[in-house]
Amino acid sequence: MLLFLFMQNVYGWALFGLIALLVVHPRDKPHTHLQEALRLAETFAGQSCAHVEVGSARSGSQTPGTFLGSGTVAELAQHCAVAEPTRVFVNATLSGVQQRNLSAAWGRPVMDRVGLIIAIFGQRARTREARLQVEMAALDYRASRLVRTLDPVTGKRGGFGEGSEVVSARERGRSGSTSGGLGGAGGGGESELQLQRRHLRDRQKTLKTQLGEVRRTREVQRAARRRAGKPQVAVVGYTNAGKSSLVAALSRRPVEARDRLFETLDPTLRKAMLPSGREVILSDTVGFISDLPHQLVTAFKATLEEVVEADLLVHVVDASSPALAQQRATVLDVLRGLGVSEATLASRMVEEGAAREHPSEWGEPQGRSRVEGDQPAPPRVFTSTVTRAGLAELLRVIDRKLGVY
Ligand SMILES: Nc1nc2c(ncn2[C@@H]2O[C@H](COP(=O)(O)OP(=O)(O)OP(=O)(O)O)[C@@H](O)[C@H]2O)c(=O)[nH]1
Ligand SMILES: [Mg+2]
Repeated sequence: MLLFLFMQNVYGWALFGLIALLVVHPRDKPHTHLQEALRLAETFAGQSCAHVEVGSARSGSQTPGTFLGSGTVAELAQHCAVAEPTRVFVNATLSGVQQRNLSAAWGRPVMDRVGLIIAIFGQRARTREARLQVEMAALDYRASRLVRTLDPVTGKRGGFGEGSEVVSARERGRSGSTSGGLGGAGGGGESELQLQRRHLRDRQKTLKTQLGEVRRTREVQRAARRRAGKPQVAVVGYTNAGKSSLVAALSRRPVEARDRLFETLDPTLRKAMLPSGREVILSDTVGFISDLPHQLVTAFKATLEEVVEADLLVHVVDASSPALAQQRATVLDVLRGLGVSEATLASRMVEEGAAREHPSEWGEPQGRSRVEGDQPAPPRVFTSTVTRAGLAELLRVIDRKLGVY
């Protein structure tokens, strides 16, 4: 039996026709990952989602074509037939072929983790900059899996719909050699494919130009702020850690903060006054998440440059989160991936616990060992945006840090 437990809710929700997304969670991931998968799913679906935990994806039963073992795939097909979710979200990174095969087996679109995160970003994007960046990431994702499809029922060539737009490298090689390109034997689908690819490439090119302009504009604005002698402090952290709440509390101006993942996509700049009388620019920005799709990191270059170019980083950590250590390490890894040096992480960062009034849960510094050499760990301040505890101290620490270099 490869399928385990937790079919709770599935039938109940189905009765009311409320299931949008069934979450399939490989059991080898720690429990906190399941909670995060559910939050991602609910963020996307806008309602609570049923979930199923399945046998370890690393177990011997796993097959490369479907990611999950054949018994699990068959059982989930039965569950899908009863519960009728609109879509299935597999909390893992699937190859295009796996996504297509699972989608055919379950008779509905299948999303993987990367696809779901990009889709959530798509729902959230409001400004032109965010929309351009999300579209770029989505195109990148699609381009990597855009191929001829066969309708699983009729066997005819289908379109390029979600979760089914894939062909294996083997199929690609075969069709390439038999069709000999456009119009050759069996080449009709290939020419359609090539057309799709060209459309994608053209759109990517246009987007790249437009995003280049966005980046240049941001660069010019940053330079102007720098000339005005205003240090830039970037507030970074895991998604939903409390970044926007902190920026709002420090600047005493409202910033949209909600208990939702990826609420903020665009950098929001706010002024704050330090105890020394110096004014700083705080930038609130997109949150990070483990397995942050590289397509998003690349596409959000313009936005993330606000972080890389900042004079000081304030790392907001949700001190009440059970996954605190993993979230903290993820943020540091993403920052490293963006090109932030170890020296910067050690000397130009302040860690801030959005304490949710449970400061004791933060525990000992987790990241010290990851910092190379004898770099000191960043100063750490506990705050609460609810009681405003620690905010004055945080401003003092920022002041001190900015005065040091
Ligand atoms: N109790 C308490 N709740 C907080 C604190 N800081 C933030 N929150 C809550 O945490 C939730 C997320 O806050 P946000 O400020 O939107 O978090 P964020 O990091 O900007 O989230 P994204 O933009 O989605 O990445 C909200 O419901 C806040 O009210 C705090 O210090 N104490
Ligand atoms: Mg936010």
